[in-house]
Amino acid sequence: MIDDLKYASMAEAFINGVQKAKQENKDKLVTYTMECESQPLQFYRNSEKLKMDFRHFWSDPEGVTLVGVGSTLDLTADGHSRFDSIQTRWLAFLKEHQISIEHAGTGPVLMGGFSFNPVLTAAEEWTNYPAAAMVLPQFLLTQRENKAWLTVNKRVTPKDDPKALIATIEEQKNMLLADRTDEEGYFQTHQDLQVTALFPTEWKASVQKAVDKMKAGELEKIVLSRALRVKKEGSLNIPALLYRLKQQQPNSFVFAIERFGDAFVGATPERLVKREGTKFYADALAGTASRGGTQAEDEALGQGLLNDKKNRQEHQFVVKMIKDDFEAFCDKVIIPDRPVLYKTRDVQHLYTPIYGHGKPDAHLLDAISKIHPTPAMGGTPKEKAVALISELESHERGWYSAPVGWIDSNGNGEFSVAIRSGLIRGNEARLFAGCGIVSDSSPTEEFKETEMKFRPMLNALKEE
Ligand SMILES: C=C(O[C@H]1C=CC=C(C(=O)O)[C@@H]1O)C(=O)O
Ligand SMILES: [Mg+2]
Repeated sequence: MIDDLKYASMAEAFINGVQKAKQENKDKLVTYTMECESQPLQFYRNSEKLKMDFRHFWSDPEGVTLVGVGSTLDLTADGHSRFDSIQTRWLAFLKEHQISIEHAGTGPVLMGGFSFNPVLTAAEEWTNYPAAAMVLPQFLLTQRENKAWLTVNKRVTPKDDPKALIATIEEQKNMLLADRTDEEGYFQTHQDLQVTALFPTEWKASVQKAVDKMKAGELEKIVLSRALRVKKEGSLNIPALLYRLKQQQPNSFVFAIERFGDAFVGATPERLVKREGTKFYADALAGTASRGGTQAEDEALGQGLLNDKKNRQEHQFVVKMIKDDFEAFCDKVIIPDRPVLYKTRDVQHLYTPIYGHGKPDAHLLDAISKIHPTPAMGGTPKEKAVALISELESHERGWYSAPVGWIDSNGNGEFSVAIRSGLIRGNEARLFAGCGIVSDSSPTEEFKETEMKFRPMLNALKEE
């Protein structure tokens, strides 16, 4: 057993870890958490020097930021049991290493996500993103309430020389925590873009097809998404993109999942589910209007949205399904009886917060497997909508509109749905945006709505 709370220093933790590995003649995990000072985005940028295959960034609108660098464990899975498979292996891993932590989101934390569908088509662009991929970073920076911690998670073997190991980790740690605030200009690099819409005419025709099916009573709601191809001279700078997303979208979850050189990045306003002990929280966020140019216009648009029959219906499907799904693992569910507005820089949404008191055995990944995809991403009825999405959309969704987030060794954590997002490979990005179609939808209006939802990524990619 290696318990970070027992060690006065990182060196001591590693010396003991290697000793245990020798005694038991098997690899052991050493996890050591220390308070530190850091700027998360500088940490992310500094990590470039380590040239690791994995980097993860997460920040929520309430001020919790996690940055993961490298991988000590990469749990992947596919198929319908993918959530269960990750959970089972994570619990087994924790049992083997008997970890205890002092602060949520420190120590061993899995970061990553899932694809929209349990099985991906053979779309080349998503090669590095399996149907489930949760990574235990080697270095994790956790920031909350103006405090920051650095966790080192490393496997040690019976053959390791603790002194050499400690020297390398110290060096890497100092490099990651180096203060480079004097180089703020780095994040401001300007990027000129070439933007191409993929299959816009076909998309509107698909919306019409879906509306016809709804009028014929085949289903009640479906979310259809579009893709844009964006190109830039020279490669896209991921830390700079994250910096701008954070500046421009303070009410959103800003995330990046980098795997083997590709980056899946976004700024989503929508939480899927968060767990804090027995408390479970979800968002129903669906129904959209634009922001006004003046305060009066903005308020009028907001009021219009609150009173709009089509948007209220679109929203209600989401509230209803999350409520039903929460009731399966919660013994109490609290939901306000009408939505309020949730505003981001580019749009305003109808928003209903959902709270559930979890049953004693309720797990975060079980909750996700129940509620994903909500009708804000999939539709109603769920299976029918998901099947029709595959039939009507011209692209593979990959991780777009799927759960991304983190889970710690106590089972606490948070996942958002990866909308307002894009997959970046070298100097090209594929951006995604979708909207909820109900029987009253108009293809032209829905198209305009997707244009608004592309803005967060487009602005962050190009603005100075
Ligand atoms: C599917 C997306 O948005 C969802 C979330 C909020 C509002 C939505 C809407 O009004 O249609 C969508 O359901 C997206 O941005 O790609
Ligand atoms: Mg909508």
